[in-house]
Parts: sequence; C-alpha cells; structure tokens
Amino acid sequence: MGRERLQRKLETLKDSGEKALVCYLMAGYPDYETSLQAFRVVLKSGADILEIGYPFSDPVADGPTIQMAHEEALRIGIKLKDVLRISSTLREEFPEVPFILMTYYNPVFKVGLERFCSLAQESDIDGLIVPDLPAEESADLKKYTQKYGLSLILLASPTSSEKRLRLICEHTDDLTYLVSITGTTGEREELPLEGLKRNINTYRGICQKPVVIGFGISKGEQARAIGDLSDGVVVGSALVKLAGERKLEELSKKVRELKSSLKFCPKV
Ligand SMILES: O=P(O)(O)OC[C@@H](O)[C@@H](O)c1c[nH]c2ccccc12
Repeated sequence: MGRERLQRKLETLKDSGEKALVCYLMAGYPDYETSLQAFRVVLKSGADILEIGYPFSDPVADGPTIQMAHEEALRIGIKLKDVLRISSTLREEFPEVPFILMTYYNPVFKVGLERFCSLAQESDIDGLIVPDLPAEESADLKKYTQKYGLSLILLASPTSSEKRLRLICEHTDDLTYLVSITGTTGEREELPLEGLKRNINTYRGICQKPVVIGFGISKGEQARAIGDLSDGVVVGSALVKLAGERKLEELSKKVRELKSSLKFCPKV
C-alpha cells in the first residue's frame, strides 16, 4: 500500500479536522523486544503516524537522547533486517497506520538505494525520511521511492528561504516536515512560537501540502500550541527516553496526553 496509506491517513485526519500525532522511536532500543513492545504501546495509545528509527553511527541532527539510542542499538547489533521485522510484525496489528522509516543517507547508500527501497516496501514501510538529504540531491533516491511506492518526506527549517521552500514543496511527496528550531533533536522548555507562526504563514503561501512540525516537543501544551499552527506534531526524544528506561506505562500515558491535547486545536 505504501504511499497510499499515508495519503489516506492524511485525508482522514483532514476530513475530521484532526491534527496528526507523529511518534518517533528507535528500532532496537533499548533492546529488540522492548522496542517492539514500545512501538506497540505508542500505536495503541493514539499515534497517527509512526517514525521508525534505523540506527547510524554518526547521527548529526540528533541531540543526546536519540544519539544514545543510535549508539546503543548499534552496540547490541541491530541490523536493517531487525528494523524491517518490527515493521512487518506490527503491520498485521495496525493496518491503517503509516510507517515511515527514518535514517541518514549513509546507511541507505551503503545498502544501495534500490535495494533499500525494495526491502522497505516488502516490509510494509510506507515512506522514508532522510534528514541529511537536501531537496536538491533527492532525485536519485526519488527514482526508487517512486518505483517502490514509498513517500519521500523532505525537511524544511526555519531558515529555509522562499526559494528553497518552493523546491522542497515540489520534491516532497505528501507531507513536509518543518523543523521548529535550528539545532538538534531533544526536549525544549521553550519553543519559538512567534517565529514558527511566520514560518508557517510563508509555507502556506507557497505550498499546499500538509506540514508537521517537530523538534523540542514533549508536553501536551506544546503539542497543542504547535498543532494550532500546523497539520500535526512530531515527538521523538521524550518517547525515546521513556522507551529506553523501559517505562512503557508512562510511555502510553505520554502519548495519550499528547493526542488528547491535539484534540483542543481548532478544527480547520
Ligand atoms: O526528538 P524531538 O525533539 O522530539 O524531535 C523529533 C525527532 O526526534 C524525530 O523526527 C527525529 C529523530 N531523528 C531525527 C533526525 C533529524 C530530524 C528528525 C529526527
């Protein structure tokens, strides 16, 4: 189903005026079984879209929490086949939720662009996010995401010029991931809401595609404020931390808190 599953989900959310809750966890952290269980908990607790992290030794866009998750997952020997097994295992239980595989360009390149996309498709992955792949360089990978029916989701940042936003909009498949701050992933006390309001206005003037905002969001009130501005929020570090501590009940509570906060966002 691939890309269509994501398109369908985005449409369902839009029709009901709901904001997307996108949840990121690292595959294989703190160990394979716990991470499988953590993904399941997140899905059962209300995640609309799942980001599945594939560990890499040099995760330049990640802050301390997710860096540690990359390191630990690699240390215990998590491989692409393990990451993909998480997807195919959960797919039977959650047929409607888009699964986005998230990793850096290097691991994709090493496996081979075509092979990576074909393996992802076989394991019921629906899209890819490769944060260090700029829109200008995305054509090679796009050839294969298209061939294998995957959605390639590109990132925009608060410093992206209008010209770049146009380019990103043209090349991203179904959704844009707007990074809330320049910096790395990780929980933040304060988010630059005023600046983001301007970023979103600029984006909406240029691009009709839905946009989710991520980086720094960990609390219900933050999700609500960011959800007000966008089509959804991405939460990573706060969830990765709880999964890493094996606190699966708290993980469930956190996801439910985030999802119910998004329900207060005005319908669009
Ligand atoms: O961890 P945060 O601040 O909640 O942000 C989401 C983020 O973790 C997730 O989307 C992500 C994980 N690794 C990344 C690398 C680049 C961009 C985004 C990501």
